Amino acid sequence: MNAPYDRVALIGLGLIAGSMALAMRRAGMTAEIVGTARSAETRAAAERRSFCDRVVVTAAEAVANADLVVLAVPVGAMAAVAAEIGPHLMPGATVTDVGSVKRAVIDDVAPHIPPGVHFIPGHPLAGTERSGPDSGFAELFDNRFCLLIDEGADPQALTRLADFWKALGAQVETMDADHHDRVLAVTSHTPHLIAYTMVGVADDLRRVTDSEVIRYSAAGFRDFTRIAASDPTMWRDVFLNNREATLEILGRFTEELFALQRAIRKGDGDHLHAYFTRTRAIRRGIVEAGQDTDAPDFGRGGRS
Ligand SMILES: NC(=O)c1ccc[n+]([C@@H]2O[C@H](COP(=O)([O-])OP(=O)(O)OC[C@H]3O[C@@H](n4cnc5c(N)ncnc54)[C@H](O)[C@@H]3O)[C@@H](O)[C@H]2O)c1
Ligand SMILES: O=C(O)C(=O)C[C@]1(C(=O)O)C=C[C@@H](O)C=C1
Repeated sequence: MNAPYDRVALIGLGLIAGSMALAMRRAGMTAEIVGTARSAETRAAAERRSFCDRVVVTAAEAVANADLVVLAVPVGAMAAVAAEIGPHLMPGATVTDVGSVKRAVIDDVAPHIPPGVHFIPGHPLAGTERSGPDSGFAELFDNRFCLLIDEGADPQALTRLADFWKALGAQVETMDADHHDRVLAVTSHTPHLIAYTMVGVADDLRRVTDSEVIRYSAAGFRDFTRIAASDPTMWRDVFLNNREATLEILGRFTEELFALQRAIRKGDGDHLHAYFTRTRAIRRGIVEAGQDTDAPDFGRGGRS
């Protein structure tokens, strides 16, 4: 296939950047991939996996003559990276990012993007609890959404970036940054906080139950432990940068939790049954719409 870009600079060489490079290779893109990471250790690991054509020491060096620049660092590090690369960006280039929060990243990055360079923020809705250059894999984005922020975007640059993500396996949708942050607060950020909390509670109980919580953990709790193993820096930055939307959803969550707590205390089985029936319908709707590729037969007349 034709490479939509000639030189792609990856700033940060962790799970997402590594997976992007591997997916670019799988798609047969001929673009030169130049990568950089903050630590010598990460750069050495990326060299070992050889998913970049070149690994360089500074971000300024990496973006030279790149027509696509991908910021794949934690959300809290975006401002400093943007300030470093701003003066070195090629006119006509596109800068994008993969951060899990969008409004704060725009506020931090946009002031450093010179006129004549396109800035189109993005967010692939795909990941795992693992991080670092050894965790990437080419299939990560297959059939996953990649959300691009279209506020003020140049239509041609937007189409070009969308084509790039489609070649990596993703389904592309556009939306504005505030909407993105509200949706992700519900679907990703608050659920992560709940998982972190549940595992923290279990760890406290472990001292009382002599490790039985871990030993006899059932599937639901194991899923929580996977999520709660996610990178602490990444998730600290998510919550500090999507504060308002996350706090709003947490408020609603707490109200619902109190209502369920009351129903349990009062023995109100009708309330519990009606609630769980409603949530089961939501799950089935997701599966029937083909949006959970991990559960091929769930809800389609198979398990319930
Ligand atoms: N992990 C996920 O599930 C996931 C999914 C979608 C989007 N994201 C977003 O993608 C971005 C990267 O996440 P990841 O999972 O690839 O992380 P990662 O920890 O695997 O990789 C991050 C990279 O950034 C570098 N880095 C860290 N701090 C830095 C700093 N202060 N300055 C410069 N470089 C720094 C690290 O060396 C590493 O190379 C984050 O913004 C995250 O919110 C993550
Ligand atoms: O599967 C996981 O490990 C994830 O949590 C991935 C996940 C998500 O919440 O879905 C996490 C953060 C991202 O910004 C995008 C994807």
